Amino acid sequence: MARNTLYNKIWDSHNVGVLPTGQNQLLIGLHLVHEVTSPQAFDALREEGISVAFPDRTFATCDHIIPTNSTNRPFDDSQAELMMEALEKNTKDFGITFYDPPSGKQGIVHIVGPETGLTQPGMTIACGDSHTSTHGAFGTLAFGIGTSQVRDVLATGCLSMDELKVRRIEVNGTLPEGVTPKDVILYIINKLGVRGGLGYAYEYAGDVFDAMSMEGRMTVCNMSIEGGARAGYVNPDETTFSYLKGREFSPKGKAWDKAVSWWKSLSSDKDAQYDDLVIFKAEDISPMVTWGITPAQSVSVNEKLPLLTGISEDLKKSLSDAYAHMKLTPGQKAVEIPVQVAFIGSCTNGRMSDLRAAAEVVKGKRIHPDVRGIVVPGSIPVRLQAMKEGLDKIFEDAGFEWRQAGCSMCLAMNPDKLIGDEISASSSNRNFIGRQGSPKGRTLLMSPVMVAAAALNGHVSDIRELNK
Ligand SMILES: CC(C)[C@H](C(=O)O)[C@@H](O)C(=O)O
Ligand code: SF4
Repeated sequence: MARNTLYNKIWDSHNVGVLPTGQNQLLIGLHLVHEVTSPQAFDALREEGISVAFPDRTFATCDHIIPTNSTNRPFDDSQAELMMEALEKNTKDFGITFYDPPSGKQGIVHIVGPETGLTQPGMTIACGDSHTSTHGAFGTLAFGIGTSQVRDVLATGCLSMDELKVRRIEVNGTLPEGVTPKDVILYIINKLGVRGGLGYAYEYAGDVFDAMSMEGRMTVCNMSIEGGARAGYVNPDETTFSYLKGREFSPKGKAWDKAVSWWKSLSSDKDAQYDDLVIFKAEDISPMVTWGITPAQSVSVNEKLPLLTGISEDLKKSLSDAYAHMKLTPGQKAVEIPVQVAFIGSCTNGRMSDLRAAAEVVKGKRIHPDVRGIVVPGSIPVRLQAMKEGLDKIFEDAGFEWRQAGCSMCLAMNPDKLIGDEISASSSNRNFIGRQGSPKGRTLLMSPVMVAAAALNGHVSDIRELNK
C-alpha cells in the first residue's frame, strides 16, 4: 500500500468517515458544476427540500452545449437553450456562483478552475465530468463523478470513494524537439493501455514533469482518465506557486506565505512508498498520433500503422475493429492519412500555450483548401488574451475560423460536428466512434502543433519535418 505520497496526505486529511460499505467519505473542497450532469442532481435536492451544503465552495459554468459561433440568447438550438436556462435557475435558486458568458469568466470547467485560482494544491475537487483529473496538475485529488454523486456532493459536501493504489510514472531526461506534453500522455497511454490505470491514481514525476509548465501538466493530468486512472497528479512546486500567485482566488499577503509552506509539505516524501513504479525515457518519445478508436491506438508520426500479424487473437480483433471504422490499412504510413477537419481546442489543449504554439506553426501560411479548420479557445479569458496577442488574426489569415469558448467539436454537443466520414486532426482527448458528432466520423488525436501541421498539408504531418 502506498504511504507518504501526496495522495495519502490529501486522502487522510479529507477522510471524514468510513461507511458500512467500506467506502470512505471524503470531504470535498471544491465542487465544479456544468450544465450536462447537474440538472437531475438539482432536481433531486429540490424534491427532498435540501439545500446545497457548501454553496460558496460550488461554482458552475456552461461549456458543453454552448454554441461557439454566437452566444446570443436565446440559442438557436432550443435544447441547448433549455439546458442553459436550467443552470441559470439552479444556480440562482441554490445560491451558487455561475460563470456565464456575460460574467467574462465562462469556459470549459477544467480551464476555468485553474485560471481563476479556485484550483489549489492540497484540495479535493469533484466535478460531474470525467476530465476533472486535469486539476491534479496542481497537486490536488480531483475526481470525475456521475450525476448521482453530483447530487450527493451538492447535498453533503462529501463523496464516497474506495481507496486507490498509487502508481508513480517517471519520465526522465529531456523531451526531443517537437514533442509536447500531449505526446507524453499519448505515449504513456499507448504503453500502459486504456485500462492500465484502473484502481490507481497516477503520480507523474521525474525530469520531464519537473520542467513542464502548468499548462503542460494540465494536458497530461487531463488524460489520466483515458489511461483508466481515477485521478492523476503532479507534486506542487515553484512552477505551481508562480502560476497561482495573484489569481483571483489565490490567497493574498500573509495567507499566501502560509499557504505556500503548507502546499510544500504536501508533496510525496522522498521515502514515499508506491504500489507501482513505471519509468520512461523522454528520448524515446516522438510526436504521437492516434489512428484508431481508443486513445491507446497510436503511433509515432513517422511510423507505419501496426500490422495484424504475430499478435494475440484478442488484440487482432480490437485492431481490426478500429481499422474497419477508420477505413485505414495496416502497414500504411501515418503521414499518408488525409485530414479534412482541424480542431484546436478542448480542456486538453485549449489554453494559451496551445494556441500560441499552433499559431506559430500557421503564421503567414494558408491551410490546405480541403481542410475546414476551427480554433476554439477554452475560456473567455483565454480568448481575450489570444486576441490581445493577435492570434485570432493569425489563425483567420491562415484560413481557420476563430470561435467563442466551449467544448465544441471535442464531443459535438453543440453545432460543431464532423460530417459523414470526415477525418479530423483534433487536439482533444477522445477518439471513440461517433465522438465528434457523426457516427462515421473519424478522429485522430494529436498535439495542437501537429493539428496545425496537418491542417497546412491536408494530411498527417511530422511537425519536425515542417520546421526544417
Ligand atoms: C458530458 C460529460 C458528462 C462528459 C464527461 O464526463 O467526460 C464529457 O465532458 C466528455 O468529455 O465526454
Ligand atoms: S472539452 Fe471535451 S473532454 Fe473536456 S469537458 Fe468538454 S467535452 Fe469533456
